[in-house]
Amino acid sequence: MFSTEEIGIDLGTANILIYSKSKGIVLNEPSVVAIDVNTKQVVAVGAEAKEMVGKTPRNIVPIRPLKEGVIADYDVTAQMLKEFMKKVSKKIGLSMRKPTVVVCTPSGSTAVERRAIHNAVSSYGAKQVHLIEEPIAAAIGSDLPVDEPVASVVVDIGGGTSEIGIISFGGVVSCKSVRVGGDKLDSEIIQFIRKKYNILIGERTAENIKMEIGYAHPNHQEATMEVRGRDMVTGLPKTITVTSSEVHEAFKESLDQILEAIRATLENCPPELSGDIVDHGIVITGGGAMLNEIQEWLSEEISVPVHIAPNPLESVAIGTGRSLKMITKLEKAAK
Ligand SMILES: Nc1ncnc2c1ncn2[C@@H]1O[C@H](COP(=O)(O)OP(=O)(O)OP(=O)(O)O)[C@@H](O)[C@H]1O
Repeated sequence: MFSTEEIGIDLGTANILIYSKSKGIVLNEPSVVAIDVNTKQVVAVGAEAKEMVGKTPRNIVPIRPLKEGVIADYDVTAQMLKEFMKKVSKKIGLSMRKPTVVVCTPSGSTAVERRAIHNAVSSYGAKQVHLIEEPIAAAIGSDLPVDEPVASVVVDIGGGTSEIGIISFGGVVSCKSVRVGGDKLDSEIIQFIRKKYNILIGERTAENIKMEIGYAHPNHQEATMEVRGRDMVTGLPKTITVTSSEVHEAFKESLDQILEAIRATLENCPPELSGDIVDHGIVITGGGAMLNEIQEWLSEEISVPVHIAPNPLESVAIGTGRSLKMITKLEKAAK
């Protein structure tokens, strides 16, 4: 039933992953495109384009066409998808013309945004395009029993959005999407360092700081990191030492927003399903699940067991690909 021309796409704000059931993950690249503004030509996509962020001549502009989990620039997204499909087509050695594609969309996306995603994928020449909600894809990819009458709770903390979904019997019982994710944490770090030290740092530096000394738990073992940026007074490069408590202070409010969304979703859970949540807990996935001590912090805050998905960065793509065999049932449940 499943041919290799059926693929799943996790069209993420930070990363795009393409999954084929027979080959697994066949593409995993940052959602970045470098465009020559004079010729409007795509110069590079993915990892190559990300390398260019903050370092290119003025006519080459790196663009992230997806912001906060939705398509901000339709044309560039379509071009980026075409380039990635071309890469995949070469890599897995078969024609990707007319594939059946399942794309996952954030649960908070509007009908217009969904249509834009649908059109961008169709414009490549897909035979059929199905859209599936991100919490369901994340739950399938995290090995949760989505089509059983048991509540599964999945929290997907991505680059642009965090999605919390309670899933039972193949459908979303309750969900919430907040436009706060890893990117917001990065920008909070940039702002904090600019305010406190008068130093300007770039997005990639902020992301490295978050990964290395960003802790979700306020009471963690203190760590420090040397950070280089530009002194806003002298205009010269400068090195400072940043502590993990400072980083926590910088993004604490954003983490609290994610926590509030989780609490609100759990409060909306039908009472019959609450027992399942107490027994099985919740699963966190998405890149944000890899933030230091997020498991410890969340389990203390919500008093239910918290588990990290086996492959947080890949679970949505894997779930999207695996959903192909149950797509009709899922689409019925979504109606
Ligand atoms: N070790 C880590 N610690 C903290 N954050 C991390 C780590 N690794 C990746 N991230 C963050 O995870 C985010 C990307 O996650 P992911 O690939 O799941 O997002 P996405 O699916 O592209 O976004 P969205 O779901 O919003 O469309 C980035 O903000 C990245 O900085």
